[in-house]
Formats: sequence, structure tokens, C-alpha cells
Amino acid sequence: MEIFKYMEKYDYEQLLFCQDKESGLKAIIAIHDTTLGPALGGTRMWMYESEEAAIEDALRLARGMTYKNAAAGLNLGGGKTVIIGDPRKDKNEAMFRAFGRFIQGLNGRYITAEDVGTTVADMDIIYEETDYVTGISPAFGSSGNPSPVTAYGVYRGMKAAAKEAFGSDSLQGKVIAVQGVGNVAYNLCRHLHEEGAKLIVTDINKEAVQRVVEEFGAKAVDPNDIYSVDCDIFAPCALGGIINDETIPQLKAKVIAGAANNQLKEARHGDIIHEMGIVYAPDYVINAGGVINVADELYGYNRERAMKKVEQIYNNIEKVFEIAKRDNIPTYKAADRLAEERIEKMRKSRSQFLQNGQHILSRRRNR
Ligand SMILES: NC(=O)C1=CN([C@@H]2O[C@H](COP(=O)(O)OP(=O)(O)OC[C@H]3O[C@@H](n4cnc5c(N)ncnc54)[C@H](O)[C@@H]3O)[C@@H](O)[C@H]2O)C=CC1
Ligand SMILES: CC(C)CC(=O)C(=O)O
Repeated sequence: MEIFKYMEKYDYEQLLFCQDKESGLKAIIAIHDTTLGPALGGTRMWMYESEEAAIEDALRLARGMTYKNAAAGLNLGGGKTVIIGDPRKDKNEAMFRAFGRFIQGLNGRYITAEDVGTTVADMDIIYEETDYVTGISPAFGSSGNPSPVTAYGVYRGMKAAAKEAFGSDSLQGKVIAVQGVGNVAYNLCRHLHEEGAKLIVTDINKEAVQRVVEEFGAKAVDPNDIYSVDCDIFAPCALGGIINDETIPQLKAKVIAGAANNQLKEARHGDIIHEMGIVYAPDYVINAGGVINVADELYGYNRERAMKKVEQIYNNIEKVFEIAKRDNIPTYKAADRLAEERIEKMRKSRSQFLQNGQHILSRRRNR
């Protein structure tokens, strides 16, 4: 991989490699764009097949955060970290403290939170070393685990997508295929079950599947069969790249609306599903609930205020559909347009000189 070429192509600001031999930390922090404010994005811990795969994931996820934060109306840029390792075996306290010190060294250019493979307990350790971490325990006056809030936002966005596809936003009786039933999707399944949807689920973790089968009456299928099941809505809630040349021909759903980041393997897959008449709720718009929630900590966390913003995901998805129709483009492009227009406007207004410009986190310190 030609790293600078890739960074130039999508205009990345910074890529950092953080190594600590004692604890085994191997982390890659990618900062994509800080036009709107400091880069905020979670830390993923995963067993990558290669260092190149880890770099690529960090870069793609960081860019996704720029778009997610912009489309959600947050004054934050986009960044993300990946830690190379097995979250079940390789974690230790020293690792997250070393990582916290690296974040502190960035002096607020990057703020972290949870992602796949990391937990509130990990964020609490990072907090020992730096203020630039969110999603820490409610005991610290913080917002805690973002996953249930992400799930609620996905539920709201899914309703908006259902309205677009079926003429009503009711999910009662709708058959919904959920791929991956981890932290976010378990909570999503609860909302869907409460509204009377019929669930078909899969996961590579059998215990996670068992839980939603028992609690929400879901039907379980093998991981490879989830794409082809007869359903109204497909909700990808595991990892990215799952809308691709192999899976698209299998899909029967009229709507794709789920939590996973980077669902389209390539942009052209967004064009293909558009041509097929599938209503796609762009991933970074529908799954912004978690980041909206943790970002509220920067103002002194207020759950009511945060949840009001998360409710708006319904309207944000509607806005994307409106732009798509207005400009006759697929929804993934409409979402990009929404985010890019906001960033460009701010980039222009930021050219004004400001003396003593305050950092966003100074509000938290002064409260
Ligand atoms: N946690 C959050 O607040 C947010 C999460 N997301 C994204 O949502 C997705 C899910 O996140 P979490 O629920 O937090 O992660 P998680 O790790 O708790 O859940 C993911 C689940 O997917 C399963 N899985 C992995 N590969 C699979 C496969 N090939 N087939 C079926 N199941 C598979 C895993 O076993 C796991 O149970 C990720 O893409 C994450 O980046 C996006 C925004 C916020
Ligand atoms: C706080 C996290 C949920 C933010 C993030 O990394 C994401 O939305 O993917």
C-alpha cells in the first residue's frame, strides 16, 4: 500500500503508529479531517490479518467519522483508532494507559470512545491518562456505553427508511434480517421486537444468537444464509464491506438499514442497489446515535439533550432521501453531499482570523 498516495487521494491529515513493547500495544490512529473541530471516533480492537489491513481499516473508518459527524450536525472532525490484537486475550491495563498517553500527546486533536472490541472499562483506564476520551463510566458524570443509543438511532432511521419504501413507518409485522447481534444489534432487536417486527438473526457467536432467540423469539440462520432470507428489511450490524458483488444478487430486502460502518464494499455497490430499487439508509447517517451521545459529554453530559438529537436521525435520513430525489442520485451520494456541503461552508468561514480561539474541551473543564 502506498500510504501517502492513499492519504492524498482522500485528503487525510495524519496517521500515527503507537507502539509500547511492555504492554504489547500496537495502535494506529488515523485523523482524517478537523475542519469542523477535533477528530472524534472510537477505538476498534481486532485481530487483523496484516498490518496493511489494519491501516486500511483505520483510514476508512476515520474518513467515515468525518462524514458521520458532519452529517449529524456535530462540531467535530473525523478520526479513528485500531488496536491490533485479540480483545478477548490481549488486553491489559498498561496497554490502555500507554494508549491514553499517546492520545494525550495529540493535545486534543483526537478524542476517542468505544468501538468493536473495546468497552467502557477500557475507556475508564484511558481516562487515567487523558481527558480526551468519551464513553467513560456514568460514575464520572459521563455517558457510558454508546451502543444502546446507537441502537435507538438505527431504530429511528429504520422507521424513516420503512416510510420511504412501504409508505408507513410502522415496523409491526415487518420481517427484519439482522446480521450480527452484538452490543448494538441486541438493543436494536429489543426495539424491533417491542414494535412487533419478526426477526431473523445470525452471528458467528452462538451465545449472542441464543440470547435474541430466547428473549425476542427470533429465528436463527447460518451466517452465510442471512443475505438470501425472505425479508422486508436487511440490517447489517456486524462488520463492513458486506454489500458487495457476492451478496447483492442474493438480497430480497426492499430496505437496507443497519448499524455497521462502511457497509458498501465499494461506492459502485451503492449505485447497484439504487438501480435495483432498494432503499438504502446510509450507514454513517443512521448509526450516528453513539457519537451524538458521547459528543454531548463535551458540553457536560445531559441525556435528555443527547436523546433529542438522536431522535433527529429520523429527520436526517428523510433529508438524505429528499436530496437523493432532488438531485436524482443514490442515497449514499446524497449523504456525502449533505456532509461535504457542511464541511465546505465551515472551511470557508474558518478562514477568518480568531484571537484566542477556545478549544471545545475547555467548556467541559470550566463547567
Ligand atoms: N457500538 C456503537 O455504538 C457503534 C457501532 N457501530 C458499528 O456497528 C457494528 C456493530 O458494533 P457493536 O455492536 O458495537 O459490535 P459487537 O462486536 O458488539 O457486535 C458485532 C457482532 O457481529 C458479530 N459478527 C462478526 N462477524 C460476523 C459475521 N461474519 N457474521 C455474523 N456475525 C458476525 C460478532 O460476533 C458480534 O457479535 C460495527 O460495525 C461498529 O463499527 C457504529 C456506530 C456506533
Ligand atoms: C462513540 C463511537 C460510537 C463513535 C464511533 O466510533 C462510531 O460511530 O463508529
